[in-house]
Amino acid sequence: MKQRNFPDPELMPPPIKGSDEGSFAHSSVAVRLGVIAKRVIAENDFTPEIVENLEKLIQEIPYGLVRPLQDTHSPDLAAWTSYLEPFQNCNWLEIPWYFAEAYFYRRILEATHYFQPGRWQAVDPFEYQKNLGLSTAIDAIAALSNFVNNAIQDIHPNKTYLKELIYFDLWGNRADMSLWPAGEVEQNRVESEREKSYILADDTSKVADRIASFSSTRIDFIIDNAGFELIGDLCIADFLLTTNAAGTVYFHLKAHPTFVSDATIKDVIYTTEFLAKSSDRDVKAFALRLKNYIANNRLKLREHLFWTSPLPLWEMPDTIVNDLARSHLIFLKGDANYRRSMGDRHWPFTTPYGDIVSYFPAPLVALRTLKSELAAGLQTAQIEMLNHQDPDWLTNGQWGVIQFVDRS
Ligand SMILES: O=P(O)(O)OC[C@H]1O[C@](O)(CO)[C@@H](O)[C@@H]1O
Repeated sequence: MKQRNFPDPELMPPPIKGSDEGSFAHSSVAVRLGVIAKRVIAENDFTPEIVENLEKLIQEIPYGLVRPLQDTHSPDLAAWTSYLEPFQNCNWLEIPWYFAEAYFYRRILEATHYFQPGRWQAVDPFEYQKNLGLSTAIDAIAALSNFVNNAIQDIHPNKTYLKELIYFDLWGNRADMSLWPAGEVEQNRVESEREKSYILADDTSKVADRIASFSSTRIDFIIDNAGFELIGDLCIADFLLTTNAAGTVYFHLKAHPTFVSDATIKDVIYTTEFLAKSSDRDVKAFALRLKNYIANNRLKLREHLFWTSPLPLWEMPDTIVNDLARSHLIFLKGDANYRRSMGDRHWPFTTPYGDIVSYFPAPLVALRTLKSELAAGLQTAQIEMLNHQDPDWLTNGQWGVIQFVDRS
């Protein structure tokens, strides 16, 4: 088993909480969760009983006390009882912010009977948003498919193509339906040159150099959103598998719906079916390769309840650590995964990211657009410039990082 390298609790800053005065976390818990729950009511045809459950949940936030889950058929009931143990008598603002969000999405599933045998079992309350996210991105998907179809003509992993695919994938993370509902904002842009000035830490060349040395390796993705972002992940996976830089690619997916747009195995399958039905030749060809890779087990879809738990990533169970230790490179996708990788704590923004995530058992590249008041690996002058130039830089999703943490 790999030696675990946990962050030193003595040096650990406090967790971000909704009770942090004037913070994004505060408005996120106090306002945004209720808005999301109302949208779930509006976008589904639930029974009056389920609507009432959701309305009660809305009223509870933020000053009601958090309580144990009550859906007895769920596979994670006991785990959540123990996660909640330290927070008895706490309201939604008093518990750590990431915990509050993960708990909220899990409470949505309790309210909608997601785990209960019957009509609503396994019905994704965010399906409408997810489908809209995909169908409104169709032009951008066609452009990306065309790009990847050209890229794979190069037998050897061509660094220029690969770097572009990594940039596309980063910007795909701007598409986040928990913040900006599908169809309301144009997020599916396929452009990269002008956007590079918005990347605050860019290790893309190092990542491309590393991948160029690979032959039939294993590469992993800790996946974030379905929709356009997932297309970007699939493009990289396709490129790596088709050029044989990777023998296998693993996608680590959520075991149930959460954070509105987070991807499950079902979403990946739905996405490949959706692409396969396209009348666009490029999209179709891309889809057929993906379907083949899934069918012949070169693109492996995995789920684990840890990914929907409220725990920091350094508490990954041994089974996941030992599995990821076999990887040659892990892509860590999105803002929420990035927050978890740092325990969603108040680290000074200049802390080297690699110092925090040294517990990862394999080399890691984080692709994240900034949607929360947390950062690492930045320069002091850069932070001052950003505060001056764009006061909302931490949360408006316009800025990104591509940070490579090597272990060799
Ligand atoms: O899909 P992503 O990139 O993980 O973003 C989700 C994140 O954005 C937010 O919606 C806003 O901070 C958080 O809830 C979460 O961290």
